[in-house]
Amino acid sequence: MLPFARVAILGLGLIGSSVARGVRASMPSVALSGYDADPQVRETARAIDLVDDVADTAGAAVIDADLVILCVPVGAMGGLAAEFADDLPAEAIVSDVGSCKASVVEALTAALPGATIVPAHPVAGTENSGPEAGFAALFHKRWCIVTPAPDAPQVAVERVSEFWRRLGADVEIMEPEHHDRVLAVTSHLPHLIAYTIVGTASDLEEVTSSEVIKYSAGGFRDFTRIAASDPTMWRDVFLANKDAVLDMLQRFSEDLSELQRAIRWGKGDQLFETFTRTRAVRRSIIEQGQDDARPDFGRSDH
Ligand SMILES: NC(=O)C1=CN([C@@H]2O[C@H](COP(=O)(O)OP(=O)(O)OC[C@H]3O[C@@H](n4cnc5c(N)ncnc54)[C@H](O)[C@@H]3O)[C@@H](O)[C@H]2O)C=CC1
Ligand SMILES: O=C(O)C(=O)Cc1ccc(O)cc1
Repeated sequence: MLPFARVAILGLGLIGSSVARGVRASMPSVALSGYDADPQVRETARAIDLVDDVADTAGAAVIDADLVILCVPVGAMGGLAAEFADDLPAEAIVSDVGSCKASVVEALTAALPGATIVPAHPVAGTENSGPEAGFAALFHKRWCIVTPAPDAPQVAVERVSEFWRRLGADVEIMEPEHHDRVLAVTSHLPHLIAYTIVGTASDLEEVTSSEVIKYSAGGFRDFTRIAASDPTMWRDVFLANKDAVLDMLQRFSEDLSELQRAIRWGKGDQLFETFTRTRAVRRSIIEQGQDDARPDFGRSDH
């Protein structure tokens, strides 16, 4: 049996539109409604027939949904929830896809007292944004971390988990705070580093920007892809996951200083040892089949 019959997607960008396409592909009998604050996004969603009904308000989109998924920047979650609170059916489950969880659980719980809230984070995405950037296979073989509020009924957690499994994801349950520490080091800090290094390279006065583009080797190119990610989304992630990010950044700075000293004092063995250890991390990611670079990664119906 399908976990839900009527799904409302609020925020029709990369992730919202990927969820919509995934539902159409794997659960075609589900009725889909959608809403986005941006009228142009709503217009595009209608033009490409993304969902069955694009509503002009959040309340109208959720009015008869049994699952409501918020797919907006994490800083916008609480305000959006307050917009539709009066129209939310009593039996509906509310979820989201935000990249950090503790602040989102708090914001949704405050805006929707008494509602069943089961937040989730599909650990899958790209540097692109908007309703035309999404694709159904985005979540295939990727993790989706479900972080239920302490009082969420087990049956609701299981229905949300089954929804993500049907979109192709592998589901893991985690405490929101633990999620935020793990993702601070595996996702948030890497984005901060990418934003920094691309900024540093483009500010160098003795290197012209055309040289940076012309001679960018693979490593720098990978950073520019990540540094092209949506500024609103990432501003919100860093503000919302401040404590965990600052803690990981502190550890990173210490480790970077150690490498800096090793270079200064010609400690080749130390550099070699560190690089050997990190190479092993890459190999175990590939062995676990979690590598974006595998040939079929999400492009089949892009
Ligand atoms: N981009 C990525 O790779 C991933 C993003 N996420 C999370 O998914 C969420 C959405 O991100 P994307 O889809 O990438 O962003 P996006 O920028 O492609 O789409 C966000 C959409 O939300 C709309 N929006 C913003 N504020 C709103 C509001 N108050 N009410 C209604 N609509 C509103 C925007 O108009 C936009 O169309 C974020 O919380 C992000 O942290 C999770 C996994 C991966
Ligand atoms: O494009 C990339 O490399 C990503 O890392 C995508 C991504 C961005 C944010 C998330 O919360 C999860 C995945």
